[in-house]
Amino acid sequence: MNSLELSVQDLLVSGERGRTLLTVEQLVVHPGETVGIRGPSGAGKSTMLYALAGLANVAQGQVRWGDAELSTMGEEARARFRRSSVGMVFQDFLLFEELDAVSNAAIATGYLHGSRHAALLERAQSTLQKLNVKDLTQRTIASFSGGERQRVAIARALAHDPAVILADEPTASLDRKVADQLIDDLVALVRQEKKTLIAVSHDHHLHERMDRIIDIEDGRMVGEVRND
Ligand SMILES: Nc1ncnc2c1ncn2[C@@H]1O[C@H](COP(=O)(O)OP(=O)(O)OP(=O)(O)O)[C@@H](O)[C@H]1O
Repeated sequence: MNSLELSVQDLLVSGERGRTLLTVEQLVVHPGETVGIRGPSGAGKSTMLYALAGLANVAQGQVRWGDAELSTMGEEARARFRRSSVGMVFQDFLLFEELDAVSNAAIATGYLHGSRHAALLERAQSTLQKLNVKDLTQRTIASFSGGERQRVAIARALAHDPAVILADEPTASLDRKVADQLIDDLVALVRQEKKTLIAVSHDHHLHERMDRIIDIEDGRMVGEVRND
């Protein structure tokens, strides 16, 4: 599935006790675009990713992916949408130390329908290979480096062939060389597979490689720039 346009309109995300965490007047992201999100710490960048994933409390406005209007869908429908269309790469990886790379990347076999298991396993393996992860099954990821773990986390996000990848600080805590290689590989992979990538980051090397960069400040999307 590769054709989900994102349309956000008059969005207001609120947190506990009704505090406004984020407002976005309007944002359209075309299928296959790569978008960086930047801004100071605490500005609302992760909140934006959660809202796009249907994981935030949308108090007002719309978040629409193709025909799926997340703000009017119930929790179960949003979870189904994520399972079919969204791959998430979180800041702290959320991998299982005691499992090997393939088992981590194919972890969705634990909750997806059995008819999807073979394809998922195959994609998990081939994506790990494309991302140059060695030792797919020979050892648990407990002994993997930060860069290798992030690659496994990316392969996991891609394993169910989602149209959209949402990544939170994918290069955080990696040294420059490893981070640059990861950016190259991630961008090559999403472009090759025509996925939409939306990545929160403080890393200007990452932003330089995106089609567009969105600026969030003080709980508000304040503008965007396009890379040529
Ligand atoms: N559910 C919530 N209820 C109340 N406040 C929240 C909630 N979730 C996040 N916040 C607050 O909203 C603000 C924005 O948080 P967010 O994690 O989106 O920032 P960020 O821009 O991603 O920051 P960083 O770059 O430091 O990760 C922070 O002040 C955070 O403490």
